[in-house]
Amino acid sequence: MTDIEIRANILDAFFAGTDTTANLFCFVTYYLCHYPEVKQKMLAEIDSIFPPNSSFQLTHSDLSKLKYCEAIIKEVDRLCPVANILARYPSEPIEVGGYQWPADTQFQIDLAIIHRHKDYWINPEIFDPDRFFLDNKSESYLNVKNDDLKDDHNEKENQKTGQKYSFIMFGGGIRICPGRKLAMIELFSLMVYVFGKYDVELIDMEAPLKTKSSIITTCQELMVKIKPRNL
Ligand code: HEM
Repeated sequence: MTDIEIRANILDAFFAGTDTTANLFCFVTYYLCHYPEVKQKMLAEIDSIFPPNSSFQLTHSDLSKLKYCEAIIKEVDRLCPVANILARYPSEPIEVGGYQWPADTQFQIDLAIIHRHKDYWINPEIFDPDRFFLDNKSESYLNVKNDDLKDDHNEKENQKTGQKYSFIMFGGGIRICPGRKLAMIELFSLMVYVFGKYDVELIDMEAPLKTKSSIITTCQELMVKIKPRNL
C-alpha cells in the first residue's frame, strides 16, 4: 500500500469505528433504562458469566456467551440504526422496482425503513430483543417463509425474520462492515463494565431520545446518573 492508502485506511477505522459504537452504546443505554425487565434479564446473563465482586478477565470466549446482550444490541440497532444509509452503484444498467437505471446511478438504502418494514417484522415498532434471542423459528417472529436465505454473513438474522437482508446493521455483501466483530466485542465489554458494575438511570425519563442523522445517526444528549450497583 502507498502512504496515502495507509492513511486512508487508518482514517476509515477511526471515523467508521468510533462514533458508530459510541452512539450505539448511548442508544442501548436509553432503551435499557426504559425497559427494566430487559435490563434485569441482561444483568442476570452478565452476572452469570462475569460474577460481580470476582476478579474476572474479559476473554473473547466469555464475551461470545453474551447472547442476550447480543440480542439487545441488534434490537436497538434495528429500531435506531446508527449507520442509517448504505450506498450502492451498479456497474451496469439495471432494473430496480420496475424501472431501468443507467450504470453508476447511486442507490441509497435506508436501514430504518427496512428494519421496521411490516413485510419482514411482526409488530415492527415494538422493542423486543427476544426477536434475536429465542430460537422460535416457526411462529411470531417469522413473517415471510423464504427458502433462499443463504447469505455469508447475515444468515442467522435472515432466518429469524425469514427474509434475506431484512436486518443489515453491518451492511452486506463484499462491502460489509469489516469492523463488525470488533464493534460487538467493544459493545459487549462496555455492557459488562458499565452495567455489570453500575446502576445507570436517565435523569429525565420523559425526554425522547435526541438524535441527529447524517451519514450516521448520533445521540445529541443523554443525561444519566451513575452509582455503584447495590450487590
Ligand atoms: C456498531 C458499530 C458499527 C456499525 C453499526 C457499523 C456499520 C457499518 C455499515 C452499515 C457499513 C456499510 C456496509 C455496506 O456498505 O454494506 C460499514 C462500513 C464500514 N465500517 Fe462499520 N460499523 C460499525 C463499527 C465499525 C468499526 C469498529 C470499524 C473499524 C474499526 C468499522 C469500519 C468500517 C469500514 C472501514 C467500513 C467501510 C467498508 C467498505 O466500504 O468496504 N466499522 N459499517
